[in-house]
Amino acid sequence: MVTEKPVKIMNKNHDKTTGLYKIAAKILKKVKTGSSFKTQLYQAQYPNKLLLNAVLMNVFKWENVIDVLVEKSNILEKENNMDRELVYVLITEMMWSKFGLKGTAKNILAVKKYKDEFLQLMKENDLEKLTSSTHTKVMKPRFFRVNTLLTTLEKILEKLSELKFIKLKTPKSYAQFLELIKSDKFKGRNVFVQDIHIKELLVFNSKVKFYEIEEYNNGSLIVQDKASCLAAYLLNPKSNSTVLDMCAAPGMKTSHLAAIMQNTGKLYAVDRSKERFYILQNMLEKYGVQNVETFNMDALTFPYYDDVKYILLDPSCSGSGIVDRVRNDSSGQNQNFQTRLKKLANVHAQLLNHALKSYPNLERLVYSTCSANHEENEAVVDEALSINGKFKLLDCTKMVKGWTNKGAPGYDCSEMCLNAVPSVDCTNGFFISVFVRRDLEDNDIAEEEENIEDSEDIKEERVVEDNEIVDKKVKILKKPIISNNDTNVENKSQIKKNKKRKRNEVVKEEKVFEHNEIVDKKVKKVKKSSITNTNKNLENKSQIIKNKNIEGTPLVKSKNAKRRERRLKLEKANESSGLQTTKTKKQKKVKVEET
Ligand SMILES: C[S@@+](CC[C@H](N)C(=O)[O-])C[C@H]1O[C@@H](n2cnc3c(N)ncnc32)[C@H](O)[C@@H]1O
Repeated sequence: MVTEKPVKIMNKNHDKTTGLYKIAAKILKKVKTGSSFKTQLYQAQYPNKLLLNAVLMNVFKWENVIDVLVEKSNILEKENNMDRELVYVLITEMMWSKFGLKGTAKNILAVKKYKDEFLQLMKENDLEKLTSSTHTKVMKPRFFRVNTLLTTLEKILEKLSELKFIKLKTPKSYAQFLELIKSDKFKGRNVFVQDIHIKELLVFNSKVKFYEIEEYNNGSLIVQDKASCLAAYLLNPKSNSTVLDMCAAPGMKTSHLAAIMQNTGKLYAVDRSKERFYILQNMLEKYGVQNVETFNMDALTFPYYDDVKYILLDPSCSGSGIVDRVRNDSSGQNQNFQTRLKKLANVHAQLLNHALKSYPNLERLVYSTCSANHEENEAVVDEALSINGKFKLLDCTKMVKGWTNKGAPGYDCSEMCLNAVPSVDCTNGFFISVFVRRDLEDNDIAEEEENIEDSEDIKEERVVEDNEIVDKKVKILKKPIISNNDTNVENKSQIKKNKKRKRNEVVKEEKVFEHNEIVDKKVKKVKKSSITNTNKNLENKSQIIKNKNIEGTPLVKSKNAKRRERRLKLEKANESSGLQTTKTKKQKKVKVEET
């Protein structure tokens, strides 16, 4: 009895470990043939995603070295054509993992025989220099967002002080801020600084982890890269508004939006992936999001249009901006990657055009990706602008004071977009553009831009005064960003709003009536069928929308001249087709008004 027990445990562990290696190898194979790493990781039938991620990251790091080891040792042929990807995982674990290569399976024992030979080859050929250094060179701190739906910044600051963390002064300018987080001062594990742009974001050394503290485990502190936070920050929805997050899972930005809206208004969170949708639901519950309705469906078929004022579009992308993801296939040389990039860009264009065309009351949209590829970013934005004349871009970098990295040159939108560059901004690579409706009175938009900028000025003052005054200042900061409480601004825009409201009152009442009658029925159906989408009416409607969009979403070629030529053509085409559609809509509105 006594001797049987450990054997059982060993077998269990052994199965678990080889399972991990096999699954990692499977993912590796799929990624090599063009699949998205993130999707594969989420979908993998392995519960410990962190461990799986760590194993794979290590393989990516050492891949170039393993190429040489495999070739020179001829291990694949010698070991009866063992699976290449599995060998890569096993070699990585044996040579460079903290825990070593575990297990007694045949494949594992076979690889273990080569350890000395590999060490020798490494030494003789100085192979270490071949390791993928992209992510090791980039200094990326760890950002924790204070989840203001569950706690307050003050409480977290208190907790950090109890834990003996030292809060450094937030410098006055972004350049100085970057200098600080790249400096030796920031290497200590017990220091942190409040972000210069997003007040509820705290910046720590990359080694800081809060796995044991309650605030991390109960969702009060969320690990979220600054670049990712900038998307919701720039969308900046007002309290009590209606917001649609078209590609919401796992819900990082949705929960940030809810926090900005202080759980007021309505937040629609849509995601078409079943697996990620469950994660989204759990996450939003954990993070205390209460103003959300979630929909497991394709955003192109989402049926509620009338009240949506803000849209966040953060679609699945190549992920080439993510610092820890070092893939050769994202270097742009790989044929599969190029094909995938084209497909992704097409889908992005389709979603973006759908959003800009289909929501009659849409005022502001943020389009973001964690990609560093222009095809998925600037090209998509240029194209969308050229065929959606009602919208223009806001200058993102103006709203994030001191930010220098704009869109890649050579595109019409370049100057207005924001790029986060890992080596400069100490974040993941990220792209953001902000669309606003042209027919919103210009002053309204300027006021909104000012609001974000104003908050920076206040923040600078606060920084000078430092810690004790943080509480008061934080409240002052919160107001203009979230609820436009500055009375002058409010009075001005209130007058405009009232005027506008009067103009629209009749239309809106009718619309609401129509909405209640028709949409309420839809609500039930969508809820029932949110996973399977069986409602035929909805399907037909969305199919029509889809078809419309597929037709209307060509992709941009990089040459400006070609783009302009095409845009002219499109404008002409729109004059005869697109404009008619708008007119029809306007005519419809007039009719409603008349009745
Ligand atoms: C980059 S992730 C979104 C990350 C999310 N915004 C966050 O901050 O946590 C992209 C998501 O878009 C979803 N997606 C892609 N195409 C979609 C579509 N047509 N409709 C709805 N969701 C879609 C994917 O399932 C994936 O979960």
